[in-house]
Amino acid sequence: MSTVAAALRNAAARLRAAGIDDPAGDARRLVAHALGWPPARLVIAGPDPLPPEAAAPLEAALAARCAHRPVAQILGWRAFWRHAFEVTPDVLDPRPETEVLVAAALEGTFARVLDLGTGSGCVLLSLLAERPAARGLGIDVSDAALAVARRNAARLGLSDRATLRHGDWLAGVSGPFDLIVSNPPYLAAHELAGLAPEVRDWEPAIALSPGGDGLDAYRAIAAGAAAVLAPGGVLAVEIGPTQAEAVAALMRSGGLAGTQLRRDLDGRARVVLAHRPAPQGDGL
Ligand SMILES: C[S@@+](CC[C@H](N)C(=O)[O-])C[C@H]1O[C@@H](n2cnc3c(N)ncnc32)[C@H](O)[C@@H]1O
Repeated sequence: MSTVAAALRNAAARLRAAGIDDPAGDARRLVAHALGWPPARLVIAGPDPLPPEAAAPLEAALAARCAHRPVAQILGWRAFWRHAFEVTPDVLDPRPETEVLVAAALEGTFARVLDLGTGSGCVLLSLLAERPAARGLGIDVSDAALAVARRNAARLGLSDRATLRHGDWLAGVSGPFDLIVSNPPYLAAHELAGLAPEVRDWEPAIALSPGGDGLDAYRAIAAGAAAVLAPGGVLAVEIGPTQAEAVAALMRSGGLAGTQLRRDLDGRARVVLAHRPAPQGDGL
């Protein structure tokens, strides 16, 4: 009979042979998932026999991972900011870089927040959880993604403060909002071919790229943000590392001021912020 340690070794070997990037780490996560255990328990339980009821779920999980399905989709969830979010093939797997957007948004105060392209709802719901008096609207063009976001809102006890609605960026949205956040699709069309199979074959294409030069979502958002922001309200968007200048220029063209940049832990440009200027006084 196989032990837990042997199952881990075999799983890592299979994942390595399939060309998976972190075979040992993924083996730990998938064996723990099949057992319904926290990964830390695997170390102590190494010499124990693998419970027979874990064999079928482990085989299914390994087959999926060998086909490059992302670990979060196999587990069904991803840790982001302070919470676990349901992840399915209908939503972008929340990325650690996007926590820079959450941190930037939390630098200011807000009571009404709008999240454009909410996906799993990870950004909007993390912000609402941090600000118990705030209310939010999450927009997405994907009904399937909105269904996941609604389940995440319900599980986090945030359904009463989070409205999740189908829409195309700012079309039909009326403010005022103190804060707009967005992590829109931003890959240029030519970048898609170079993506890892985990992303290219398993994540929703509509979450990855708006086509063309990758800037179309920023064009739509920057052009309409000032009209739905309260005076002094902030727009904060996640960007690809080479897009800071172009996105800041779009924000200025849209009537926003004071563009600022935030970087991720690797030092790459990751978030651009700007605000709607307060109206000028009448000079009296
Ligand atoms: C990069 S994902 C971000 C998801 C989530 N906010 C996150 O950070 O993990 C972009 C999201 O924008 C949505 N989207 C794409 N085009 C859209 C549009 N025209 N209007 C609204 N949402 C759109 C996609 O469905 C996807 O959920």
